[in-house]
Amino acid sequence: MDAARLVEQYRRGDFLFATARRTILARGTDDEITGTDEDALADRVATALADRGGGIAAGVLPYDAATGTPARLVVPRTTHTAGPAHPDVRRLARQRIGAPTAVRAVPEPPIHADAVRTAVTELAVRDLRKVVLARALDVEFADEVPVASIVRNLVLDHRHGYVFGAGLPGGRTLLGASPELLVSRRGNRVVAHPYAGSMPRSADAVADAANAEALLTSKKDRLEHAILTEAVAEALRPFCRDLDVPAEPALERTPAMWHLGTRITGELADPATTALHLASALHPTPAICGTPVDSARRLIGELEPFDRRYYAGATGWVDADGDGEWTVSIRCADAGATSLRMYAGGGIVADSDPQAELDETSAKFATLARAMGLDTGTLTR
Ligand SMILES: C=C(O[C@@H]1C=C(C(=O)O)C=C[C@H]1O)C(=O)O
Repeated sequence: MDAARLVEQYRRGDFLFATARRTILARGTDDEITGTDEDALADRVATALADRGGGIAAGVLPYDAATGTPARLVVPRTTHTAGPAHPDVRRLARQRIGAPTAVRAVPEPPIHADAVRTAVTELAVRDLRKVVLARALDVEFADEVPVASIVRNLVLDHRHGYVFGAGLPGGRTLLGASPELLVSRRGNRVVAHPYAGSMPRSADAVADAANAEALLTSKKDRLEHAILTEAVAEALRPFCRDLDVPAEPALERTPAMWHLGTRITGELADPATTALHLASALHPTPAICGTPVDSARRLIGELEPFDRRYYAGATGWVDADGDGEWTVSIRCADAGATSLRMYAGGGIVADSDPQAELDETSAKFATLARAMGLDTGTLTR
């Protein structure tokens, strides 16, 4: 089956993972492995796949398992893999999404700006280098959330990056288009591609180029990025020999955002370390949490008026050889029967500006909003 057919066949409850390298559609449940101890879970998954002598396990890690939100991996009944969705997928029609009946910001935008202001103060008080604060938009529909249609539009919009639809406990779905590779493992080759530092894209080419240039030369964004790269390299080092960490970040683009990214590569030291072991060792990176992790997590818990659940977790798959790919679960929404919650966050460092941070989250919402045919402009400011 070609990639476009897989995307077309995706429906709520399946696992779809569409990247520049491959498209995976997994359906049904032969085995479900859940738990709040992610390292133990990685061992259980490796054992389950070894016992079967093949196959994959696919699913999600939460932002913080300690809050009781479990990691959930499924050994599917059927798995189909094809090449990249683009350009095949261009033959599929874009789906029309009915207008929502209500959209509500959580918290209200000025409250988020206040939280950023507080975070900047608390960074100094608590000796934190960086913390990532998020906000949410609750979207309600008259009928069932058209999960498969939104996912299809996300695939159409994203030739690069990681588009996913993954089943969550309770029949919910995590869907999104993340630009960021938490980690991949293929044989003994390990890759992580952390992103931090953001500017919105612009429809005006001159303004767009100016934003990119401003990002590349922004001291604040460079610092945010350096904190992240350092932490990811440090977390990978015990598992790798020959870790290559480029000294300078590169400019990366999505349809909605400019980012700074650093592609870190290494050679795996122990073949028993699976992609899922690596993901659980790396998570949560300062791309979505902060440094140091424990106090960043505490501050996030104090300032955000919701539980992140699967936002800012990881989504991906691992196979019986230990190979796999895990993306950071951002630019995503957690969908129930007739409503969904979308999330967007940004890294705060000592000289972050509350209004700029608010604008950054608004720009990040555009990824999902576009796929939903939604104009969030007036709601997000
Ligand atoms: C936290 C999010 O994005 C992350 C934060 C970034 C930043 O602060 O510059 C950039 C990319 C992502 O790693 C999000 O989109 O919700």
